[in-house]
Parts: sequence; C-alpha cells; structure tokens
Amino acid sequence: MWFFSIGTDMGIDLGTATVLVYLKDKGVVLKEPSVVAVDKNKNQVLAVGEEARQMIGRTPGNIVAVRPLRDGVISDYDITEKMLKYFIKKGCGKRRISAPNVMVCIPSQATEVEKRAVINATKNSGAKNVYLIEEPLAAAIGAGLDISEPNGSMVVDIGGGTTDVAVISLGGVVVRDSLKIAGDKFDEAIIKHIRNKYKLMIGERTAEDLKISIGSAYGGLRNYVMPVKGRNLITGLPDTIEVNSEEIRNALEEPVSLIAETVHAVLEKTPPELSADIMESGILLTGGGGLLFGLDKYIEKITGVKVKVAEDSVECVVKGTGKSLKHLNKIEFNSDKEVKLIE
Ligand SMILES: Nc1ncnc2c1ncn2[C@@H]1O[C@H](COP(=O)(O)OP(=O)(O)OP(=O)(O)O)[C@@H](O)[C@H]1O
Repeated sequence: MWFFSIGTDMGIDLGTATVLVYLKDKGVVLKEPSVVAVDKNKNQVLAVGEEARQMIGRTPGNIVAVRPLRDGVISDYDITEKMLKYFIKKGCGKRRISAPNVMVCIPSQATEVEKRAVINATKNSGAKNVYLIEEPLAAAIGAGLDISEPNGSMVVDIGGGTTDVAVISLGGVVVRDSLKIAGDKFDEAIIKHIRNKYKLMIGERTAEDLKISIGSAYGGLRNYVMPVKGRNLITGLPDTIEVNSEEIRNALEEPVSLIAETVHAVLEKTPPELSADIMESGILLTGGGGLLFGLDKYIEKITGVKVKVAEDSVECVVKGTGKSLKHLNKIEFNSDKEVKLIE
C-alpha cells in the first residue's frame, strides 16, 4: 500500500455556533458545533464539536464546555487553535493532505487584531497560506449570486454571534454594517423571559430548542405550546412549565427589531441605482439565525423589500468561502476587492 500527499484548497466557516469545512472537489465535509470540553485540572482537551456540545451544562466541576468564539470573533485563542487543528484533520479524513491553502470567513467589521488572531490560529493549525473573506460576500457567492455583475445585491447573514448586512456590486461590498445581535441573543432573550415571568432557570440548549420549535419573529404564524424543564428559582427544585409561541415571539421582539432596523439603515445608505436593483431582486437571508420562523416576513414589513431565505442557509458562507479560493489569482491582482490576500 502507498500513500501520496496532495495540496488542496479548504474553506472554513469559523462560526460562533458552528464550524463548517469545505474541501475543493468534495463540498462540505464537516459541520459541528464550535464547542470544546476541557479538563481544567489537567489543562487537557477531552472532546471537540458535537461530543463536547452534549456536555454543555452537564459537566462536573473540573470539566468545562467552552465556546471559544464570541460575537463572531476569537475570545479564547488557545482553545480555538486546538479546535481548528482537530476540525482541519477531521475534515481531511483519510485523504493525505499536505498543508492546505485555507480561506476563512470573518465578520464584516472585524478589527485588525481579530483578523490577525484568525490568521495565526489557522496557520498554527497546519495551513500553508491563509486568506480572509467577509462573511456576507462569502454568503453571496455560496448562494450562487453573480457578484461580479454591476448589479446591487443585498445579503443579510445572521449567525450565532453576529448579523452582517451588506450591499454587494462588482465583486465588492459597497455598504455594510455588522451588529453583535444574532441567534445567541435570541436564546438569551428567551432565557430572560422565562426567568422573569416563571422564575424558572433554563439552559442555553433549552432556549435554542424553544426558539427553533415554537419561536417566530412575526405574529400569527405559529401557535404552539411546549413544556419546558428547568430549575425553579424560588424552591431551588426541578420544575416544568408550559410556554406558547406568542410569548416567545414577544420575547424575541427586541433583538429581531434591532436587526430589521439595521437592514433599514443600510438600505438608506445605499446609492440609488443599487437600491433600485435591490427593490427588484430582493434581500437574501443566510445563516442559521436567518431561519428563525417569520424573520423574512418581519424584515419585509419593516423595509418594504421582498426577502428570500437562501437554500442551504447554514452552508452558504462556507460554500462561498471555499469557492472563492478558485479566484485567488484574480483576487491577488485586485487589491481593491473585499477578498484580500493576507499572507
Ligand atoms: N431553524 C432555526 N430557527 C432558528 N434559529 C436557528 C435555526 N437553525 C439554526 N438556528 C440558529 O442559528 C445560529 C447559528 O447559525 P450559524 O451556524 O450560521 O452561525 P455561526 O456561523 O456559527 O455564527 P457567526 O457567523 O455569528 O459566527 C444559532 O443561534 C442557532 O440556534
């Protein structure tokens, strides 16, 4: 038996909630939660991804389940590096791949320090060259929009930590805004509502379940009731209550309206020619947070522009990240484009 080693291109969506890996010629090969379980006493990683997620809120004192990214950027550098190393290796599977060229996506308004942290962590995880791309641009490419045309397209990418809003034309971002309100803030709003109204403490996973199963952004679309288990803050004992769709919608009203207002503000700053294009083509919603039931309708109501949720919403960014590596030569020579050759 013999092996050979091949260089390849890899796209990574290093998300607050999920990490996805895309391999040229293979497509999306990995999709796992960005969670790492660490033994604090031994400073040792015990599990990464789905296995570690199962441990959230259920670990003994010496084991912590850490989410090393917050608000779309690295908050725990060492753990991010270990997680990336694991995912890059797992994503390559049995293929013997020598140091790959890796494109990683970043939120639109990441600082230079935050970008440098992503580059260093990816390099130290085995990458040969590291390139960065803004999330909404990657989302647009992944959703199959022809971004090289002189037509305006608007993409709203709602992840776990950040919402990125961008108007794209001629391969670049013309107007952008980014806010640290997305899926995680929806969960927090649900936790707060249940704590205040029922004096019941619930965990992040329960809140996320409620959001996905019965939550919505727009009134009258869903009418469900769901039992919820947690810890009663008065008795200190386990307790179960019933929650309905309407109260979850009310709890989500604030973060949802802040996102819609940002989309509105970006439209107001958009040059008129591009606005006219967007009026015609509509707004594209991507990312897991964009799947919140009725969010498309809500944004439509606030902006007056039709909104479409992308197919494979969660995979758009990583697909675009991976596919953009094909255009590296062009990108290198077009320094004014948003995709920049960093190293
Ligand atoms: N069907 C659904 N309805 C509502 N929310 C959903 C649904 N599916 C996934 N989500 C939410 O999507 C979010 C994760 O989205 P995604 O994987 O795109 O984020 P990310 O890329 O990790 O985050 P970021 O881009 O902010 O770093 C989570 O908050 C998750 O709860």
